[in-house]
Amino acid sequence: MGLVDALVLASSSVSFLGAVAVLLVTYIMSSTFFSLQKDRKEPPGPRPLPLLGNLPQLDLGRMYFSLVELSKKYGSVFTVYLGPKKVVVLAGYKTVKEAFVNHAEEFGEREKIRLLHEFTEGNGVVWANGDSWKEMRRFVIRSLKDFGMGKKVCGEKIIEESHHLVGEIEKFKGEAFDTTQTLSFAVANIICSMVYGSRFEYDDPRFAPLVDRMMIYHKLLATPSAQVYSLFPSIGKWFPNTKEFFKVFSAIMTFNSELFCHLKETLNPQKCRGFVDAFLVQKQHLETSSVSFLGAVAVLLVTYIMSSTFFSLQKDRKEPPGPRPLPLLGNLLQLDLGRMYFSLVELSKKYGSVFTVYLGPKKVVVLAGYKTVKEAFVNHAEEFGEREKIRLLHEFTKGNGVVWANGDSWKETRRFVIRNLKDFGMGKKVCGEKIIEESHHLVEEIKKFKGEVFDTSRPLCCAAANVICSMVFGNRFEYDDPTFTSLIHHILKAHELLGGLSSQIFNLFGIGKWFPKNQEFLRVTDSTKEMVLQLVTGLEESLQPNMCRSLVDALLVKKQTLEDAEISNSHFHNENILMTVTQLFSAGTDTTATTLMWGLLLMAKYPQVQDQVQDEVRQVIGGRQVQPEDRRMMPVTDAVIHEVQRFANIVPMSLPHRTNRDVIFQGHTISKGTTLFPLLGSVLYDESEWEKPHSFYPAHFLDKDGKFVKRDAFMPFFAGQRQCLGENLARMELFIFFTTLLQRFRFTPPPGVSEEELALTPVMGLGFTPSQDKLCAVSLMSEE
Ligand code: HEM
Repeated sequence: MGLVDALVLASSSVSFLGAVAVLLVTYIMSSTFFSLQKDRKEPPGPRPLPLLGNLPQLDLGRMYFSLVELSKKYGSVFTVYLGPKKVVVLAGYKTVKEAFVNHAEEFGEREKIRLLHEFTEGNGVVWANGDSWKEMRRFVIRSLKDFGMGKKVCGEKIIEESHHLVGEIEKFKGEAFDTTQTLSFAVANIICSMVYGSRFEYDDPRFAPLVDRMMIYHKLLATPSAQVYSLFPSIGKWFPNTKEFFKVFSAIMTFNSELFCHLKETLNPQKCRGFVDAFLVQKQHLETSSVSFLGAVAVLLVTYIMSSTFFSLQKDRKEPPGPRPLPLLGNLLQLDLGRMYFSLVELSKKYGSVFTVYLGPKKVVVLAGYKTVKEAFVNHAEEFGEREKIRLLHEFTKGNGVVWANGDSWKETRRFVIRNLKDFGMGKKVCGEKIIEESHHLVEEIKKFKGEVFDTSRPLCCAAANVICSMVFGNRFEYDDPTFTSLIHHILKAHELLGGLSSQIFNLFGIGKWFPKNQEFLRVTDSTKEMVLQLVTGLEESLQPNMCRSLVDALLVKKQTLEDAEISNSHFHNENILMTVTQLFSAGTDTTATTLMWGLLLMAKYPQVQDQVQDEVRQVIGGRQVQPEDRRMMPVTDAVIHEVQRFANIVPMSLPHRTNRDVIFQGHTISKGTTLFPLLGSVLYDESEWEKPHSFYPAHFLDKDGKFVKRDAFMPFFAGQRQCLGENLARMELFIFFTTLLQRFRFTPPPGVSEEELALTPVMGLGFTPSQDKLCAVSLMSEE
């Protein structure tokens, strides 16, 4: 039995209460509890027990009635202690009016309910305070009025809904029926018409679960579990009701965010359909005026940097050369933050392959070109192998997982993931079978477009994500599964926000965590983690330690084994497992899908190369299923895939590293803790390594006899101790997906666009994605 199960079972037992009592003693000893006698003038109330306050005198499940009883004895203003929490209760018309009307200001703040705060983080109206609450409340009231609240148009909506309600009740033909659900449908629909601008049919498959969840949510919030969580979150979080609450709340949020996204995509600022539209328009309006806000930020930066470590920059005379930094902003004015990679490539032409730049107060050593990058990250793997801490990401990862972790936790988790992904088939036949199965779904999905123009990114992301899901969770998802699409949407959004200006300001200067985009990043990553938690919890419930279905099972069994052996300080705790799984999903989806997007785009752009691949596919494979081992007989296809990866250069700056000690490198001193940017793109485009670095030239990987040749400077998966751990999986995916797609379809530009007009300019975010993501796929197979 797991620790979680044990805790849940014990929650009703005497021994558990004993344990709680001990915990309470410790907690309360250090809490403000003993100050309770300090204020002699506080309202009267029952005498609290030294440990539990008045909890034993109250019936948590019938709190209202317990308090009414107490008010009979202690009057209309009295004090009770819920454990260590002091609460003043106000009863009766006169008292309630005097307090909340006459003292509106002092009594008007909202109490923070911990369980809810985990989700709301002070946003919204009901649980917010301060300026945020004030502005939102004012805006909501005004907008709802604009959409008819209290007016004729609103009355019309209610009348319309009353007809639907009558129709619904008539269906029961006088038989017994659940009044709560039917009435809730009608009431919820009024809110939906005001908020979203449309109502739902009562049998809409999205609507009934939403209304049900809202009811469950309110019910759960009133349970003793929720109250225990507010008082003692580390105990309360294990209760089934609390877990259910988290599940229900995040399902409601997911539903809302999907609807929100849809409304955002179809927004017409001139014609607001409901409150959400009005909100989006207001948000857009505020964002456009953010330029002046950035001006204010610049002033703040100046103040900050004046007092920062910046002036130590001339200390080390032997540090790598670089452009002279300005006293306040470092080299920021010489760099184009939106095109950082290209700015740094330009600087490397002047300052060589190892140089220093200052991003505001942050010193960064840039490493460029194949020889330098290899020497640093392969020959000095240990000293250059640590991962740089990115402030915004750290808020989310807290050093857990693989990608952004360091030290023993990273080492053990990375080793475990690699070994187990191999056990579950990474780079082997069984993995090939999973990818082949997924390639069939991908083909079916693309066939649906019947040769018309389509956005390549969606189906490719789904296919790549599903391969990771089969390895990590042990199952794939349908491409229209709401959890799956929402997970992918969240990952892509998080990557987009992380590459943005707000994130860079926070990462470099440590200010602006509250910028709307950074807050959005934290919300998106939190709900991603919540979705992954639900998937992991599902697997934990059906876990059979002798029959591991996936990497998650293996991680859970490992955690259990270490717990059973009472090994403390294990790195295999819940947070680390969640983060590892989330990162594998995130690192494996976008990268593979983006590479395939580039592959298809390049085929449409260079039809003669597509001809060569398709000739080879016909000769070697014909109409049968593509197999991983076909690659050996297909040098042209192999060379084309390699050249796609080189030319596409999807992670041009790899991920940032930092030195873990002082290093003398190529005659320069690089001190411990210095941030390192490996310019991976400058390796893939190194003019001394490639014959035609700036062209798409598959012959880079073919010898004069047309055989495939490996090239040293081909390192899109990086090198050294941080080399991509999904490389084998990704390489197999790229081969099977790419070859299958070219066997089944001819890829062409959208109608009206010529091959020459197909743009190869990348969109720059965290990596390079094609700006042209619309293509046509014309089926080649006769039966289609
Ligand atoms: C075409 C596909 C892919 C490309 C081009 C790619 C590229 C990279 C690169 C450049 C790095 C950074 C190395 C560094 O500077 O530290 C990396 C790290 C990583 N990749 Fe991939 N990757 C791909 C697919 C995948 C897949 C499918 C997975 C999942 C199984 C994955 C998981 C990871 C992880 C966990 C790391 C962090 C390793 C560490 O810090 O120890 N990648 N990848």
